[in-house]
Amino acid sequence: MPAPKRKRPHPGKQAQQPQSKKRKRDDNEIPQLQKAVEELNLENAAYTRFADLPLSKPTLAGLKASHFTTLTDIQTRAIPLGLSGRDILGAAKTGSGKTLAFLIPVLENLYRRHHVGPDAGLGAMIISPTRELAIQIFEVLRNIGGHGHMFAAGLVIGGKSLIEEQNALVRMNIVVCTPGRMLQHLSQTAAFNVDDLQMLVLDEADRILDMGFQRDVDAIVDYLPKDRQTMLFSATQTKKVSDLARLSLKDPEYVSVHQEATTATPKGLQQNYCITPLPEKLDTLWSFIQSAKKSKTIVFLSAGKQVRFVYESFRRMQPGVPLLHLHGKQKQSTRLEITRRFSTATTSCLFATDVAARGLDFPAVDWVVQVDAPEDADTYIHRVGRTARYEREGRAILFLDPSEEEGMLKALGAKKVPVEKVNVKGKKKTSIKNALQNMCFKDSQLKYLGQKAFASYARSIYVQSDKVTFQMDKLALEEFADSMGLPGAPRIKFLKGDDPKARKNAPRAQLDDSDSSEAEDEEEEPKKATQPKTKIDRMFERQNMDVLASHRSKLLASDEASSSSDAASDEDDDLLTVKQRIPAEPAEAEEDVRMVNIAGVTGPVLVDSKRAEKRLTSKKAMLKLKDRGSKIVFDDEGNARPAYELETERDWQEKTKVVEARERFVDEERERVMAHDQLDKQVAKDKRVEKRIKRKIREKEERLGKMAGAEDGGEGEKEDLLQNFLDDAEGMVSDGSDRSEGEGSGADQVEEETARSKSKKQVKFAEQDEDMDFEDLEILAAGLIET
Ligand SMILES: Nc1ncnc2c1ncn2[C@@H]1O[C@H](COP(=O)(O)OP(=O)(O)OP(=O)(O)O)[C@@H](O)[C@H]1O
Repeated sequence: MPAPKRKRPHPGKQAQQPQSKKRKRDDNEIPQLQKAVEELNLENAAYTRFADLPLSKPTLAGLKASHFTTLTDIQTRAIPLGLSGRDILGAAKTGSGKTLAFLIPVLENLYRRHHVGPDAGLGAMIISPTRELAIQIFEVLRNIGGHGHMFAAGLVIGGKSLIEEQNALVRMNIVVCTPGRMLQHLSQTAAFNVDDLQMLVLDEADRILDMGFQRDVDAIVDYLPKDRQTMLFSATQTKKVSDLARLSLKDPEYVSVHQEATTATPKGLQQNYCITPLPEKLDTLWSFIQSAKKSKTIVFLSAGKQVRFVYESFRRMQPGVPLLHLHGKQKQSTRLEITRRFSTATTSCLFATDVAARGLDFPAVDWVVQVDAPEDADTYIHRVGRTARYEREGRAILFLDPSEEEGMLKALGAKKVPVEKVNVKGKKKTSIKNALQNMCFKDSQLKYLGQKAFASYARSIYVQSDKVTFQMDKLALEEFADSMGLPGAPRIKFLKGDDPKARKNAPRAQLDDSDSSEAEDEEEEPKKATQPKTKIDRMFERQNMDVLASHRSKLLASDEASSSSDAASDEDDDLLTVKQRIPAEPAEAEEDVRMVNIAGVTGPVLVDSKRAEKRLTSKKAMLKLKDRGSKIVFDDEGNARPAYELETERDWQEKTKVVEARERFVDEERERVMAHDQLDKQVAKDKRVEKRIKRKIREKEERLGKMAGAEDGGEGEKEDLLQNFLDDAEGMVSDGSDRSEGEGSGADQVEEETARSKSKKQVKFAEQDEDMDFEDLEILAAGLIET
């Protein structure tokens, strides 16, 4: 055990009178406590009352306020060891008081070591697998630690802003957390220092150490000092040497108070199972709820979608008992509200996933119903442990499909779980199939949810490692879908290597919030992007985003058969995903040569061995066969050209005389500019002439109009004027062309030209005075530039 550390008091606190008084009191109390702890009898601990233990006054006050006076078995054994600083592997039945068995040593050891106040830093870290359990542990900590202790304790489970948590975390002495969020802080919160951590506690240790949390927990432990006290607690404790090595436990004390017990489950728990074929499960559940309207019941199902479907459909059928539902994809605030409501309820039925299986201490639960069999005996023990807690009585019933009976009973027997068979009274069983069919028919959302629930259930069976108990092919899935009110069994595909635990524990940020987005664990057979969408595809895409009804499969099959002879029929009955669809091989080929399409590149592949056959299903392997493409570059006009076509500057300089090339370039450019200049001038002149003609016509029309108004005007004069105008216009046109022709013919010509141009400019100015508009100005400007 590390020597107790004396911390310097926080400067701010020294000034406060009550604080210094308290410090004085602690200084007197602590040496006495320390001495008493050292004298504890660890071998034959027989402490029955908390008052018999060397506990500080604030802790005793907290225990008294919560009405805890006598110790439970696990507390009797574990608390003295914990107070003495020993590493502990604590195992005791569900509901036997393990929480206090680690919280009391946490409070006391930090207290005796003066590990208190913002300067002391983090002294104890308590890790829980779920947020709900972390909150519950924190509540107990507050209840017993809130009567005179000065520790800063907090919860770090996510759901709050990271910055808010960061600010609080750096001042905490005790933290209760979930693994993912703690790791995030350890890696991101610069001011968070765990160098002085004294104690690490893993509640539900076997769960935290299993593969779902493995990476996070190992990374957390890497941050922590090796010289610390570590305590592991669970009803199904791990003793795996590898797990203990991961945590660098030092000579741990294995405290298993119920090791000698004949059963692994609480004494007051009556456990039964009944054979209920999968298609009858919902009928049996409905009938059960009807007969237990006055009870408080937890119903376990295997997946969140199932929980939602059963909750939504049963709710609509008004069972006469308040229904609640809890699963991991709900918002944190919703989960908290539901746990609060179920805790305070006297009669209620909570549909839940295994998120509620461990540690949660709902008061006075009468029944635990397992509609879907648990993944293993340990999960069974934790689920049924939600009832019959701390000397209370409770009942549990497990529904088993005939195919599950043998395997499950064997697994439970091996873990000392006594479970007795009962029969469901046929007379009392009500069929709800028609009601569900009706609801699904009227409500497409419910039907869709049902399809997802079906897929989730099928997936939960598929991913089980216990293949003796869970045999997909023995389950009447088609009839099950029927019993859910669905029009046929949705067709599902599963991905290989899908680890349900890893997904279950994945940080929420990485998961799609499936409740809102309807993203789901199940993977639909990906439709090839290159395939054109059929009418049937589009029809189903509208409602059933990624669950394929069987009649759609049939339609698709016929559709594909008619459009292409190479339909991959193997995909229809195979549960494993084949990533590459391989068209049928050419009949005339002697060897097995297949056309493979990889990212748009089609090519033949020789299939001459099993390995080659297998390779065809591996995208990675097929990448090797893919055309690697050739490098192209873009020229100044943006045309793609092979890279070798474009020479580098250096190549070009070497083969070209730079000065000559520059002069040549200048000449070429000059000629080009002059040619363009000519063109521009001509365009400007044409415009100007055109403009002028128009204006002259207008003016002359006006004059003709006036003349027509006078009695002496006549057609002859109009024509004269028109003729004048036309001559004038011709003159202007020829004038312009002459000038351009004469350009550059000699110095005299240039002088003459300049003079003419000047006089013309004057004419232009004179004309402008009369009626000049914007276009005229433009033309004039062009004329000025021209000269
Ligand atoms: N010494 C005690 N005296 C009276 N009640 C106690 C005592 N210790 C614990 N309890 C009560 O027993 C119940 C179960 O305790 P706790 O939740 O710690 O059990 P647990 O062993 O951790 O169960 P699980 O394995 O399910 O997590 C709680 O309601 C708690 O208040």
